[in-house]
Amino acid sequence: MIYTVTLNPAIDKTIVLDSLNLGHVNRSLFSRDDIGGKGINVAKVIKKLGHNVVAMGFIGRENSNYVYKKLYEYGICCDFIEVDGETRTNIKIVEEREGRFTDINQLGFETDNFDLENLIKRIKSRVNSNDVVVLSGSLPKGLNVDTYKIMIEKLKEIGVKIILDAEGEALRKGIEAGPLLIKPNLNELKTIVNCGESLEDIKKAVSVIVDKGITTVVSMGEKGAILFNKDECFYSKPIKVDVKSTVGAGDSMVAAFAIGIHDNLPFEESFRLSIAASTAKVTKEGSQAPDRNEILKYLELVEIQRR
Ligand SMILES: Nc1ncnc2c1ncn2[C@@H]1O[C@H](COP(=O)(O)OP(=O)(O)OP(=O)(O)O)[C@@H](O)[C@H]1O
Ligand SMILES: O=P(O)(O)OC[C@@]1(O)O[C@H](CO)[C@@H](O)[C@@H]1O
Repeated sequence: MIYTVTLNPAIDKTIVLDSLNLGHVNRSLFSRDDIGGKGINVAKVIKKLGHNVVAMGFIGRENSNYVYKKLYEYGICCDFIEVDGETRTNIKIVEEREGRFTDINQLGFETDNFDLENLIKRIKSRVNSNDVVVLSGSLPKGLNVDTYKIMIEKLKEIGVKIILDAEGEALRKGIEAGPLLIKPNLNELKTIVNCGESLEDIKKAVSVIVDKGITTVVSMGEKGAILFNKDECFYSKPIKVDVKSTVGAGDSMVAAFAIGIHDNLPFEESFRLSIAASTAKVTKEGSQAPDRNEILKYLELVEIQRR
């Protein structure tokens, strides 16, 4: 089974404008709401690809019914710990004229170590050594930066395979506990290592992480993505598509790796699926997940170069 853990989920409100006029009243062309948060987005794509997944983490009690309803529509099984307050709403602004995407992510509810202990117990009671657990997204208020590190250490006692998608100190500390794979985008990578933008610079910057045995996938938006592990390095350039929203593109990649690790696929194959999934994602409005057919359509167009 694949489990996703979202400590700070979100309702993504996408507002599409011609262009944003700062300091003035702006009128939207249209808007949409999607259930999101990184782990939940990963779960959506895993489900669309026909795999079973359980979405776990925290959820704000005040608007939990909305979140459960949306997850139910995706057919996703979930097991969240409810906490006081509401699940945050994140604003995603799409400016059609410029093709520019701006995110305003709120802090969200507050939680504490007691809730975290409960969540870890809940996850440990469900998982076994064949399972993959995806830990992703920001930490809610009240949790320490070593939260992912603690979670990884405890879950590794069971032998679970762990993917971590985070940034800053939470990522740096998490890496110390040795997840199997991380997927920072270039900006997220720069929050933990000094790094330029060429493939050689990135390779040098991630070598300390890769040497620990952690497969590192760096996504670079419209510049494609690169995968490093101890034995291999693959690069894929992006596929040209009409981009509607980039929100959740990285999460779609993570979904493909979760499936690949769960099914013991070679990393090259998982990487190919991750590029197809993220390409299909960016053609969709908001943070809605692409359908399986849309993902498979791009699979044959992915060009992987061995570096
Ligand atoms: N403009 C684009 N055109 C084509 N493909 C894109 C574009 N932007 C992103 N992608 C695809 O999505 C992948 C992930 O993109 P990106 O690096 O922006 O992820 P991310 O910042 O982690 O996303 P998120 O955090 O919203 O899930 C890229 O490697 C690429 O395959
Ligand atoms: O604030 P975080 O947790 O870093 O990111 C949250 C978020 O931007 O990530 C997803 C896209 O990856 C969105 O669904 C969501 O709004």
